[in-house]
Amino acid sequence: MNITELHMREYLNIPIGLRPLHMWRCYMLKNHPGLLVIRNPFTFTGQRYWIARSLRDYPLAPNIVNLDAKHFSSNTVSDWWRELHKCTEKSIAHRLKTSMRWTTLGYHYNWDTKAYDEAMHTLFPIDLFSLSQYFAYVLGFPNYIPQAGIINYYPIGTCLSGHTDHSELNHEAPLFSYSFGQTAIFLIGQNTQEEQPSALFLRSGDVLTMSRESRLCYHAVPRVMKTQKEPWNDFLTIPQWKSKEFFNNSMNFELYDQVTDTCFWMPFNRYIADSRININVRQVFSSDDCL
Ligand SMILES: O=C(O)CCC(=O)C(=O)O
Ligand SMILES: [Fe+2]
Repeated sequence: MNITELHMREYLNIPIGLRPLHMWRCYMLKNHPGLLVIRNPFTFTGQRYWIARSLRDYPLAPNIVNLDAKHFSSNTVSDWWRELHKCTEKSIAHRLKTSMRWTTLGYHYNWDTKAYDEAMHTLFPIDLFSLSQYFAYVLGFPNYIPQAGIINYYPIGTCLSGHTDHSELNHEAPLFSYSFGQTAIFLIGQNTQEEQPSALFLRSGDVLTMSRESRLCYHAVPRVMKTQKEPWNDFLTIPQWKSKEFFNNSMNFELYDQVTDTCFWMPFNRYIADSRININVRQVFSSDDCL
């Protein structure tokens, strides 16, 4: 461990499940200043942890999901993952699995008004808060406050059309995007729809940051496709960093241990074998308004 890491450990709640900083590969795109990609800084246990959190825990009420009471039982709306695994009828299970498309956390984005509703606020998960603050710190945004999250669920073959994320009142703060599972083709353009976008693959574990000039650029996910590698099952080749010895009270240690158990992991493995999960984190308000 170098002095910088040692220094940071004293101030930050460092998330477990990440490879050491000196192993990270971080890229900037020539034509897209402010767009940063860190290629999979997660260990296999780290990947499994965030996949399990996104499926089992984050969709739990009072967080908001796209499943509505008109088409689904109240049990499904409040605990989708449990209901999916209670389901024995194949076609119903398939419908349940593929119907889940998003969960919102913290300040909830209202898809009808396209605004954040200050009255609609639930606790932002402390582990995701800590993870995002760590990435922000490392990338030079020490005052970043994660306030809103969208978990996007993409069964293979689904897509997300071109858009900008401009509803946050704070456009200075970066947006963090964590990808897990199957591979996405990600298109990133400029501030208007006129310019030709660039395409990149987002694979499991990749962290994308839209900051500064790229914060308000158009982007889309035209395709989610089968990955050739499954880093969440790659326990032989990815070196594990024994970071658990460092105290981090923001993560669920029980889950972190459970995900390495084959039996426990099986339902998560089945889901992620043909789906992608994207965790999107934003700061909505200016840091001064929050203090
Ligand atoms: O799935 C992705 O990589 C992008 C998601 C996204 O753009 C959004 O949630 O606004
Ligand atoms: Fe977006």
